[in-house]
Amino acid sequence: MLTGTEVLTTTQMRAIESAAMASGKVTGLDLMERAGSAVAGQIRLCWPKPGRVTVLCGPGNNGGDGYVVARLLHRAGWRVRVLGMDNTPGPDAAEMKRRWGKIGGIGVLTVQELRSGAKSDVYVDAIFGTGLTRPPEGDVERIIRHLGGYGGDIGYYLPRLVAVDCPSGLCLDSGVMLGSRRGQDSTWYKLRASLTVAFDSPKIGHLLEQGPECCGTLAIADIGLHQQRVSEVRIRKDGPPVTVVRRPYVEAIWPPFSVSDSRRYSDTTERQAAWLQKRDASGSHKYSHGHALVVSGGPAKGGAARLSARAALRIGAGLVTIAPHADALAEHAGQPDALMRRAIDDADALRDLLTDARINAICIGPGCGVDRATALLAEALPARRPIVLDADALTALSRNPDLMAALHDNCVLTPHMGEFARLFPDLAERLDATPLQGPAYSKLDAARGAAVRCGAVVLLKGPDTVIAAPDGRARIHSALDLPWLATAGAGDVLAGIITGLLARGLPPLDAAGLGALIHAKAARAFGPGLIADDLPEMIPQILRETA
Ligand SMILES: NC(=O)C1=CN([C@@H]2O[C@H](COP(=O)(O)OP(=O)(O)OC[C@H]3O[C@@H](n4cnc5c(N)ncnc54)[C@H](O)[C@@H]3O)[C@@H](O)[C@H]2O)[C@@H](O)CC1
Ligand SMILES: Nc1ncnc2c1ncn2[C@@H]1O[C@H](COP(=O)(O)OP(=O)(O)O)[C@@H](O)[C@H]1O
Ligand SMILES: [K+]
Repeated sequence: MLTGTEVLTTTQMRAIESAAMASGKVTGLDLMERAGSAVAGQIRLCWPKPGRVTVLCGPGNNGGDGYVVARLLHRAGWRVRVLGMDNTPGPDAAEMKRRWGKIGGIGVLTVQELRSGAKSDVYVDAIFGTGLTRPPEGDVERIIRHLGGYGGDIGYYLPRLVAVDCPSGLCLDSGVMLGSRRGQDSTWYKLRASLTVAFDSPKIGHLLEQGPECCGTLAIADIGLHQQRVSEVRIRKDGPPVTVVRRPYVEAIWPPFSVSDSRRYSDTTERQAAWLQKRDASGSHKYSHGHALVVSGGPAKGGAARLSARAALRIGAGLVTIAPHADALAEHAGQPDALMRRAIDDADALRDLLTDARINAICIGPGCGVDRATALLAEALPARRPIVLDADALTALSRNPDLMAALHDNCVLTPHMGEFARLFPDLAERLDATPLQGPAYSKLDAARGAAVRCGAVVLLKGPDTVIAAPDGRARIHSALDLPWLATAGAGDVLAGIITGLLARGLPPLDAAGLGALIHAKAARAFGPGLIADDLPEMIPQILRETA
């Protein structure tokens, strides 16, 4: 199964295209023909019987793709209507517009024009793509609202909307509709395509925030830019040199899209999942699979840490010790018997325990209590062992700059957005501002900013989970098909899975990425009705399926 692939920013995509053209191996016109042909091909795959189609063409190259789609669908027997703008586009789009002009007319791109005449079976949105820099306005805004269902119906049924590269108005660097407020019910407009065909690679905005919902089914079409991806390329055209910056690398985990050439894509996370199966049989003993320590709290607070501990055991840590306050030790006497118990009352007791060098991963936060987390983190962080900080440990961090300063690159922080805002209020505020310009500040930017600032891996939770390392590498895991994962204790299980993977020797970014994947797979396999206790019990099935 394909589970990992490179995600690009719009700047990187443009640079790759420019490098391809500068190499002389391909022209802009070739690329546009391939892009339009990929969209027309997907439309014909989805709706094999030719019908009526309206193609809406914007002022730039996205519109150029639209004119190609119009020509190719016409050739395939579709009845094509084109609405376009009265502007002079760049040379490639102008040529495609001219070629269409030999076949059919171009109506004006207004709602009135769109509403007039026969209804179409398919509408193609080729208004804006990666070139969007500001919120749509005027006629174009009205048409986008209209397509989004906020400006009156187009017909008796919802149109089948196919987006070229992205639904227009979506910022492909962030996944927000420019001009609409994040986190609000954006009735400003919400264009929902049934199919989006994008080129070469997914962009950040396809996977984050409103992107997945607005794009519908996402198909990534190969347009022959493969050779430009193997290394960094420097080109000099008329202006200053352009560097195709593909590092640091951003990878999508379990991408919710199809690709036309799967051989090109890496699948780091899936390979790691397979690695989990292959315990080294020769000389393997429990300590070779690590010893995870899950710190727990006082009386009546043990459930969260027990979820973490159970998950760490299930993911294959050789040993797991739960460490509550002595007053709560008796509460942990039940199942699972495989779990070891050891009371820790204070930092001195933790120091004692950590003299055992075989303890190679720590989880602190779930059900711990903020004061206890504060005291124990002060002891645990300088030891520089791999450590997951969740829940109360994150609150402790947000209140203690000294603890923040003691974080290191073996730490994984797993905040949800509320915890993130307490830890990094300025970054959260930036994220909360209404984006009026593209490229808009993204969740990826925020997670990266946080990782760089604190020197640790930051996993920002949500339906779109972003994981960033201090060196800039990042992973995106979109799981918009799993609303039932938003259940009490699911985060504690995730913290436990990551801790178990750290104990088994994965580096922090990989442990967080693979943890997010297995967590989501477990929730998907169980289905609705899931409670957090079910998640660890699904892990064996996921491991079997991954073999
Ligand atoms: N560059 C290339 O070689 C290729 C580009 N392709 C297509 O080209 C698209 C990018 O084309 P462009 O860079 O021309 O940009 P777009 O076609 O996305 O946008 C057109 C122009 O509209 C202007 N604009 C931005 N926001 C606006 C707003 N709110 N209101 C009014 N005007 C606005 C900008 O000046 C922009 O250049 C991609 O999304 C893809 O569809 C494909 O044909 C593949 C090859
Ligand atoms: N709508 C959603 N769809 C899919 N996953 C979600 C959604 N909302 C939250 N999640 C995931 O569920 C988990 C919830 O974690 P968290 O917010 O810490 O809850 P808790 O503290 O109750 O354990 C995280 O892994 C998060 O990524
Ligand atoms: K578009």
